[in-house]
Amino acid sequence: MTTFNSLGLSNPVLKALNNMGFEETTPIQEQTIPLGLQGKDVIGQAQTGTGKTAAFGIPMIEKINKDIKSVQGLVIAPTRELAIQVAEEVNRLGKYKGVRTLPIYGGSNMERQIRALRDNQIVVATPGRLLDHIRRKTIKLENVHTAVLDEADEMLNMGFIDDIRDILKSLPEHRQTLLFSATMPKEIRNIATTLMKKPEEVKVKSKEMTVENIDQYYLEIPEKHKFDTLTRLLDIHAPALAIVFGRTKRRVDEVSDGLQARGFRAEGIHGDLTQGKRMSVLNKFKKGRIEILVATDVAARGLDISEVSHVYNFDIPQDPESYVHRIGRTGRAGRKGESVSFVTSREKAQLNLIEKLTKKKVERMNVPSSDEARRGQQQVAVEKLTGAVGNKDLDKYRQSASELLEQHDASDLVAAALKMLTKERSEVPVRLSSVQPISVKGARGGGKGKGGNKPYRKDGKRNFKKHSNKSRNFKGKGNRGFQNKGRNSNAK
Ligand SMILES: Nc1ncnc2c1ncn2[C@@H]1O[C@H](COP(=O)(O)OP(=O)(O)OP(=O)(O)O)[C@@H](O)[C@H]1O
Ligand SMILES: [Mg+2]
Repeated sequence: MTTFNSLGLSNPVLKALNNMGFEETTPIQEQTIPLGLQGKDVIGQAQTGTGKTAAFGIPMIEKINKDIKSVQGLVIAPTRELAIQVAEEVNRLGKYKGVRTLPIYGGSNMERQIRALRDNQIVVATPGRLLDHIRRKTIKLENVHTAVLDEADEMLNMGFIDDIRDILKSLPEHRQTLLFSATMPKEIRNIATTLMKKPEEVKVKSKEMTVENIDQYYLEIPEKHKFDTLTRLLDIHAPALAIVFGRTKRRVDEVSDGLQARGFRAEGIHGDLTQGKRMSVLNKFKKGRIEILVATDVAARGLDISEVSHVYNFDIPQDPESYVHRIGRTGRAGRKGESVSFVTSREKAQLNLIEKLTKKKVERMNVPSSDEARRGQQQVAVEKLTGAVGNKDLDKYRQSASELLEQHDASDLVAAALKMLTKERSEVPVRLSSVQPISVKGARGGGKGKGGNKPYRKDGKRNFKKHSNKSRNFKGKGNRGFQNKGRNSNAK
């Protein structure tokens, strides 16, 4: 294992790393930090949650000249939330050197950004907003010596590639370009190399593309049973924090509304929400005020929330790469995680494609019964009760306890206490609008024959009633099936 000390880093950066609790390098850091410091162009590929941010952030900070008050390092990231998160991590790394990092993204005040741009040496930007600044000439890029594309394959994909070319054209020719992602399809890698100078390719050796510490399951399930099955799984797993991925914005709205109607603390996040709303939902999730984030792929990449113990693919993703990123929201920095993907019978081929990409078999899981779900709910109550047994404040209840025990059978009393502590699930019926199953890219004869790709009935509107005021209290986080207790400690 390599320590950061042995990489020849400056004292202010070492102090920052020490403060952040980083002791040893991760493999991608060990291999790419020296290349970054030497000024080489790098394509770095390593699994989700293995510290790619610091892998590019550290050499970037080391190369900043503090006395120059203009932008010298530029990171481009696909979503606003990720730009903010990366800027926070780079700010932490640059704290003692006095390097300042600014996130710039659409939906925030332009004038304020322009003022802030004057004294930040590193900018982390989404492509659209950065291009706005470039076109309005409100950002000076002539001193940029290092450019990073985080989630590089996404940035070089259809949706972003033209913007990225335009941005790179406006940077000094003589610069270092670094590309990072957990996935890097060959065709994208080829595009990438045209934008770089003799890049070093670092691919951390590992058998599988996904991290080992995520237990991956799938269940085969008809569309119409997905929602009830999801709530059962949530009852059984009692996740600390969970992300549920849906395919479309409407789907996300419907699933999050449905979960709320059943008494779960859930909210949705997708690209149609205002920036303010997106931020507030994400912040509530980070603080545990909501425990289930329902999301489109807007939350699939890069987000680092260590307490996420479970990821559910309510809809299997269209791109196998997206699967890698989605499930990678759990099991970060060595923690344990679990993922469950819902697959309709027509989507089995998609699952095969995913397994082929990740070189990892996804284990089949049985659809849980309502009985198992009930036991799951009770288990939360059992944990609450047994957790309270050691409580010092019990003395003032002892008198009542012994009186009760004189009148009732002990097991009746415990059963009654458990019943009261168990938040029984409201049975509000929830029906979702139908969706089209994923069509497998490149599958031979796709759509051929009977109903190959026929869309399900499309009936539009959201359709469920809210009439229960029973709500579920998630305080007693069971965290069963998730052994890592030290969720707040940094893994090595
Ligand atoms: N050397 C280290 N020691 C301990 N923790 C680390 C180390 N490097 C990074 N971390 C922490 O690990 C977590 C994951 O890091 P990061 O977000 O950079 O992962 P990533 O590789 O970019 O993942 P993704 O592919 O999902 O974007 C962060 O909380 C980060 O602070
Ligand atoms: Mg990342």
